[in-house]
Amino acid sequence: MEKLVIEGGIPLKGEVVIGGAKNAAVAILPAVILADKGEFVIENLPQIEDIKCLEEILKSLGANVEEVGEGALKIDVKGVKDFRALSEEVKKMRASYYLLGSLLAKFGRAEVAFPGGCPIGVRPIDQHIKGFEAMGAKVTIEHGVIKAYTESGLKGAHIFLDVVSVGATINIMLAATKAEGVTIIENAAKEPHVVDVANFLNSMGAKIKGAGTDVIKIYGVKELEACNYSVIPDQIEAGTYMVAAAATQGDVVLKNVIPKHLESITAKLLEMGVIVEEGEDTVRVYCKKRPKGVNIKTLPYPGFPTDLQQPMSTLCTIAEGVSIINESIWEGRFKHCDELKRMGAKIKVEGRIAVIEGIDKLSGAEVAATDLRGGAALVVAGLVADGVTEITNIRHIDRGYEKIEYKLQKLGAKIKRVK
Ligand SMILES: CC(=O)N[C@H]1[C@@H](OP(=O)(O)OP(=O)(O)OC[C@H]2O[C@@H](n3ccc(=O)[nH]c3=O)[C@H](O)[C@@H]2O)O[C@H](CO)[C@@H](O)[C@@H]1O
Ligand SMILES: C=C(OP(=O)(O)O)C(=O)O
Repeated sequence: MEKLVIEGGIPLKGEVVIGGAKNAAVAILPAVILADKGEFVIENLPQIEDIKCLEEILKSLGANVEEVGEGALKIDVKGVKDFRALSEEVKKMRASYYLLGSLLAKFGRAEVAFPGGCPIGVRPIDQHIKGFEAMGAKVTIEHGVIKAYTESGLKGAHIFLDVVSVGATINIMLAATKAEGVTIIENAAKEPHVVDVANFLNSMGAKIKGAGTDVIKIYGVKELEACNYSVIPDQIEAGTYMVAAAATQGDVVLKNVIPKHLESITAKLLEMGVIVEEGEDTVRVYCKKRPKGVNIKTLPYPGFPTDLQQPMSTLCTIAEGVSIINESIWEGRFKHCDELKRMGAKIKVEGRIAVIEGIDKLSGAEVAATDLRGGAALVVAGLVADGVTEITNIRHIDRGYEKIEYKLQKLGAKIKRVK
């Protein structure tokens, strides 16, 4: 089993290039199945385990997938004949649920094993199912497999989501691209990755309007074709490096970012006394003194993203004063706090609230990543702690951060991966 070993206490300095957005890419790869002709070239894919998993899944369904450069894939889906995705890879990741929308739209039926993903709370898919059913599909769950079936094809429908769900919004969008008539999603998620997936589908010939607002209209089309596309930069990877720069009182320039997508993070860091300078596609973060504690409530976009709550909580552990974090999306997203406490952090968690009393210094310890962003929170903790931190269970981190140790080494950190 691999682990990350970090000698802390070094301010991060230099430039880091941010990769493609995990949560856009993991929807775009299942979406390729929808193409009726042509060959895709998709660039700026993050080099992470979730993408490797999806490559394997696409191949097992019959697609031809070829690496054509760093983070670039050429994909031909004319060999995809199977509507069943039941492999182990499907169960390893969350976003495999997007195969439901794609396969259902393509074949009128889909059988997909229950997805995995981060253990951050109950992760229902009732809103996805509600959407498919409204479009005329019959959905059952049997022996850990979600089965969706339609006899006479999907029909456009008016769907009001009960909760703002990224997954349900994208999955319904995928299913609706080729449905007969118009589908309207109300109370849709507005995250940058939702917009990116809509842009990708439109590049294939879909007619999707309103992505980025809370009403999305999808006008069904008969045919879709492959396209060339470049995935947007990862808002959450960028936010993690911003937090790491602030925590280590460093000076880091992030390249290949969309500053607009980072606004809620930038605002919180500014509130803490960190300096953030936006360029056109860069952000510089530096900090010369101890940041101040803040209150954070996670919310759907454009609110503060839940996926950055955990790295941000590490910054709060060493900030001046008390911080209160309200995690409104996932009820189980404070598991990493027990690990931070092993490093001396003063955190009290009650339900969805964490009260963090800032201390001068964390101290290095042996800790285990509980989930993807919880793992990133521990990496940030290791970078600032006194002494050595060893992080195990790093498969979680590898699901969503590309070359994390190389990127941090380039910024001056003493971090290595050991067996
Ligand atoms: C692969 C991917 O993109 N993962 C992201 C996606 O997860 P995911 O798509 O699973 O998250 P959702 O946006 O669907 O979930 C948001 C909230 O809605 C609830 N809910 C969701 C679906 C449903 O059918 N019923 C229901 O009640 C969930 O319990 C949660 O409280 O968005 C989350 C919220 O930004 C992020 O933390 C994840 O990183
Ligand atoms: C929770 C996350 O991922 P997933 O939904 O893929 O588990 C995340 O990216 O923070």
